Amino acid sequence: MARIDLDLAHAYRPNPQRDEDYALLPLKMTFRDGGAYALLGPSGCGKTTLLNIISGLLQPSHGSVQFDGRDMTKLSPQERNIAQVFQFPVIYDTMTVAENLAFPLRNRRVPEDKIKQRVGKIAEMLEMSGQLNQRAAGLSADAKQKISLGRGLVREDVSAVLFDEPLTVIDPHLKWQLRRKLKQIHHELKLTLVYVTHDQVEALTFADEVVVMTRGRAVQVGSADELFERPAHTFVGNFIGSPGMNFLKGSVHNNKLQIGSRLLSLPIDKVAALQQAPDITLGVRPEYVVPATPEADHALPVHVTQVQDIGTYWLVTGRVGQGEGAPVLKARLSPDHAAPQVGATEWWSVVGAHTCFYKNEERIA
Ligand SMILES: Nc1ncnc2c1ncn2[C@@H]1O[C@H](COP(=O)(O)OP(=O)(O)OP(=O)(O)O)[C@@H](O)[C@H]1O
Repeated sequence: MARIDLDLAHAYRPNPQRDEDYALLPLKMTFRDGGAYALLGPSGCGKTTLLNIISGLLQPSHGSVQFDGRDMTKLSPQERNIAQVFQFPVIYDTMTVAENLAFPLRNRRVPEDKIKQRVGKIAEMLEMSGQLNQRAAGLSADAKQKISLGRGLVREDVSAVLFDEPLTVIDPHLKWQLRRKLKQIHHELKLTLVYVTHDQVEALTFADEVVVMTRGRAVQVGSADELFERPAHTFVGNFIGSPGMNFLKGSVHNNKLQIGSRLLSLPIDKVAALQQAPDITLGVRPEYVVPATPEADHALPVHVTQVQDIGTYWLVTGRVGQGEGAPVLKARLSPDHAAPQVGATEWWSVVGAHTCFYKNEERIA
């Protein structure tokens, strides 16, 4: 296994000038030896480009890729010793499950007794021990993709295993099981794993650290907790969570934040940082919006427009102020409270220990 250091940018077109010309804007990043990482972001943000640069399928137009301090930028995937699992099964239909799993090892001339042992272990982890002697041709799409996963994980000597949306073809009920399985396998095998997905649940379940990407930029690298609690960029606040973070524009005057006509008290420890940037955006997750009274100096009046019963909580949507253009605020309220009524005006606290503040989309406090 290897530590991977990236210091690069990539443009598919020659002579890139503007940010839009880059599929990947300049980034510096380290993947720890034995760490499990996810590259998460919407379609077109640059995940596959970054994965292909790590594997060696693509050379970056600028900068370098290093494995354990060795420059790999110009080396092929074979020379980098990378295993890769793609969206769709890459297996031999005429071979049995065991022969498919053994293939990457036989290619490397691993002794037969070692192959037997390793194939047995991987099959057991993927709960395929009973199917080892079956021909792959007769298996379901799910089982075939499990074999692909197994082939990616079977070699002990790879620098890293890269997964490109590997659960796309998997049945939804099996997906959940396999995500957890991959996490267990990572703990047991201690491989360096990089996993591309646009699904936040998949990324957050699988990875120790998630790289959140948008428009060619890696905007935050962090644990599930860090991405939820302290989104470094408004994109992360919005993309992570269900629903995402609420954002309200405001301006700072002395120790107060003005939103609409209301002046809210700011947390003492954040006042200094916020006074440097008078026009800011407040970010608060629906989980941390709590009912308050009109007297509370951190509460806003909210005109309730929708109340949804989600079972374990009420998801309440409202507008801060009147009219179509008024900012929307969502709250996840405990069912212990009476359900708010559509049309009512409620007071909600939006400033607390979990509130974040942004300037030009970047968190400043
Ligand atoms: N071979 C290519 N030539 C030119 N542009 C490309 C090429 N491959 C990707 N791009 C562009 O680079 C940008 C990033 O694409 P990439 O496939 O890396 O994104 P992604 O996040 O993996 O998206 P998806 O989830 O849809 O695969 C996109 O604007 C895409 O159109």
